[in-house]
Amino acid sequence: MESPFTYILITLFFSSILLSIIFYMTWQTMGKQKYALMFSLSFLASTVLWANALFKSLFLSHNLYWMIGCSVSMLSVLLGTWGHCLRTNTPFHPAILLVFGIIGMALTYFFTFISPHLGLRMSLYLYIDVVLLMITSVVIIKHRKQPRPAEIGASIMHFLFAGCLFIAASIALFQGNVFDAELVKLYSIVNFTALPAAYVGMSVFVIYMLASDLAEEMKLLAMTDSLTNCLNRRGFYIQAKQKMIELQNQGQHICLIYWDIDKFKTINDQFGHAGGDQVLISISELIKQHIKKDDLMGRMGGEEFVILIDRTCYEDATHVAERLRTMIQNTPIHFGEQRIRISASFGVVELGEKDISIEQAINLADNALYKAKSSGRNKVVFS
Ligand SMILES: Nc1nc2c(ncn2[C@@H]2O[C@H](COP(=O)(O)OP(=O)(O)OP(=O)(O)O)[C@@H](O)[C@H]2O)c(=O)[nH]1
Repeated sequence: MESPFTYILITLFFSSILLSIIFYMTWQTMGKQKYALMFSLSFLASTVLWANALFKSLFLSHNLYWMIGCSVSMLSVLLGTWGHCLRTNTPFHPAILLVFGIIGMALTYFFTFISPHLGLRMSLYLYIDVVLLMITSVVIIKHRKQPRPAEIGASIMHFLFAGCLFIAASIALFQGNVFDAELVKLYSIVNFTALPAAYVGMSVFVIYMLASDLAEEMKLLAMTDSLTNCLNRRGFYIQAKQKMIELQNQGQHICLIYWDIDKFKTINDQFGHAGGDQVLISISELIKQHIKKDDLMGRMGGEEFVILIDRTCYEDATHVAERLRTMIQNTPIHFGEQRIRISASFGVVELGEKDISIEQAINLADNALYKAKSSGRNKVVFS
């Protein structure tokens, strides 16, 4: 009858293989994101770690088995940390991670071969793993102002995993240089009960986190206009509704600018559809640079756009629209060797009252735009 620890190791071995395959497939299918490959390699290193522990009786030297175990343990954590830094664009240079690995290996080598010390050799590399897991936990939670539930879970699980390793390392260290059967038993209990649970929990949360990244990306795609990268009609309505509720509850002024490129049909006729597309791309890019980051801009269809500007009364919004109108008029669009001169008309509406809906506001702004068009175009009209 094998020890129960052997069965736990076998389970961990197969779980790690599966996780490595899952992350490899994620890397293949989710645009070859480097971090997914790092996670796959990290779990591959874990697989070697568990296999090493399973087959330790085959090693001629216990020290060799120990050095391999420590190396792959640190490699696995290093790759995981690196993956999380890549996912969150944290500017953490891989060389710094490498230094952690080299220090861990050097210390373990020193206390295994040069000046043998049981407690230090068993614990120091684990403390380095703890530091790396703590860094990962912070990197995940600090990534966004408002972390998603999957990120909160993954961060907590990394923290718990680090906590379990810290306890295991400290028990090992308390032995000093003399083998202590009682402490080693305690060390094994932590290693084979709390640690595997935290390890599996952490892995599942990382998968959940990548799935929620994908869901978020899909949501964003469904709300984005593929030509201009502005919000599309649906996206604009969703975000504008949220913003209006927020700002109206704070008693803030909000204005809506509805604008439309003049005689766009003629541009298409003169420069072809590709020329028309270039105008739409360049002009929306230009406008985005001339409004605040918090302002919402959406393409309502064709050559019609809408901008929701907050904390602004109608006078300011009319000034903004006038500024944009002049800028459009004075900025020719580059289309190959050609320069396309355009103008646009604007309708502005202030949404002061609480009970006005975004649909009603757009209708009012559209009416103002219609007046701007019918009175000669290249104008700003306030509703
Ligand atoms: N290139 C291009 N053209 C588009 C796109 N969507 C709509 N259009 C064209 O935009 C033109 C809009 O024409 P109209 O609605 O008559 O408006 P207009 O010519 O700008 O005239 P006014 O608005 O009255 O100044 C149509 O010819 C559409 O085919 C697009 O994504 N790309």
